[in-house]
Amino acid sequence: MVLDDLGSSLRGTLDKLRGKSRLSEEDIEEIVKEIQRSLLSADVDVSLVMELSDNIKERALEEEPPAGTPARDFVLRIVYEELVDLIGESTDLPLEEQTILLAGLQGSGKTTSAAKMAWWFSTKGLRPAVIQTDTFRPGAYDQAKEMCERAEVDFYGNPDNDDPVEIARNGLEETGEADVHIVDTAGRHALEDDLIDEIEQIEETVDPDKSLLVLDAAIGQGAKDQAQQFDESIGIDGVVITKLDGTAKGGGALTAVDQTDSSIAFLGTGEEVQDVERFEPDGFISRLLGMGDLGQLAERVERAMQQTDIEDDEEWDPEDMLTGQFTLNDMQKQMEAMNNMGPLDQVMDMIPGFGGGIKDQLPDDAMDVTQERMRAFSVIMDSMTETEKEYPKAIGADQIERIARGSGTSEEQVRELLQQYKMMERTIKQFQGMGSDKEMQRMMQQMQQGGGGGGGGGMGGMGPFG
Ligand SMILES: Nc1nc2c(ncn2[C@@H]2O[C@H](COP(=O)(O)OP(=O)(O)OP(=O)(O)O)[C@@H](O)[C@H]2O)c(=O)[nH]1
Repeated sequence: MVLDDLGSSLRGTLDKLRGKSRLSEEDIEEIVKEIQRSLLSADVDVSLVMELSDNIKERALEEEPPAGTPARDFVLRIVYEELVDLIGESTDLPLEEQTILLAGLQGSGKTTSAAKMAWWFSTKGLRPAVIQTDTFRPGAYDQAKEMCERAEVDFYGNPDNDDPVEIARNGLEETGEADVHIVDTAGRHALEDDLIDEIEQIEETVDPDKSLLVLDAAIGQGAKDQAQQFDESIGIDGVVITKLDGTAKGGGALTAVDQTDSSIAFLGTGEEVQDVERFEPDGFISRLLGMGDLGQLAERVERAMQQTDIEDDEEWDPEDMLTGQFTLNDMQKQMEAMNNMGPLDQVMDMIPGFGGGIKDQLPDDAMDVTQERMRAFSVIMDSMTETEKEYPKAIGADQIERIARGSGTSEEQVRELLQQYKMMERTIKQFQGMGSDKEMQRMMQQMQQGGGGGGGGGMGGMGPFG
């Protein structure tokens, strides 16, 4: 993930400050060096890195920490605010009628992002349409059409026409009923003149409200030139960073945002249409620093609930799980829901306190919710009595033998299920305790009081801790 290294190395450095009430100049030097090292190795432009680290240093040295604030919290707040300031606000995209033009080099993820964004707008109650003008890459038409079908959004393209400008014009007319028009364009290996000519003509024809540059998170220093040229020809309002699920460093994309004086609009985190997030700087930086992102988490949970249909299950209330007893029935529902939420690694990063700390301490398979395991578990559970499912702790050796026989599985598999239950129960307990995590609460309060500093005033999306 973008700047992942910054998150973990910074957390390590900050942890060394635990228990300290004052920062020495050496402490600050060390933190600033760590930040510089991480950002530079993530391909962030040198001048940007210097600017950021100078600001952090200056503030940490000059500002007086509020009375009683531990040094770690104080410096964390400064780093948080400066990072939010560097990355800036999210690209303004009101939920209303609009035309969005996507630009970018070949393979950056434009077609995929067009369908993902359309899906995202559809979840907000709008009617989006994707217009595919890529006549350059064979297969672009089919790919876009198929993805739009999966996203259940309107689509226009014409494989028999090789004039992208005409396709764009016809597309706008043909999809007149849609509110949000997303125009996908062709890419090239490099910024050739014909690509620039073509996109300028399309831009003139569709007159977009927003032009977004799609960048692969793996792009390094080349991002700067690319961003500049696209900006000069069509004007870039925002950036979509794709493939953040990979090992990409992402720093180049941040440099492009700075170069075009724009902002980040969306993040792509996988190959499926649902693998998209609207960029929210507060949550993004919080996640980066291991402080969780409750806004994104809530959205994913809501989506997963809809897919799992647990809202319709009158017998099961997820709230119970967070407040009271955690049963095997809860575990089964929980596994289904989690499976729908997306990769657990990403989900855990959004939970305050899980990101850097607890998650790393969990055994690798603590939350392994693959379909296969789920199927095996539900077969085993079918052979249990209701009482056993409600009080799994009372299941002894005799019952294990009976359940294994009844379900046609082995005793070892039944034990594995009970083991999994125990691990999940422990995790849920930690989650239950989170609302009263004193340190977390205090830190959040301080961040909110802190305000100022160009950070957009604290943790907007972290409601429960306010
Ligand atoms: N893992 C991952 N893969 C992605 C993501 N976004 C796009 N891809 C993949 O990247 C490849 C290129 O994506 P496209 O959407 O075809 O790129 P494009 O910019 O439209 O390419 P051209 O039409 O050739 O200009 C495809 O294999 C996508 O599945 C992402 O967020 N994560």
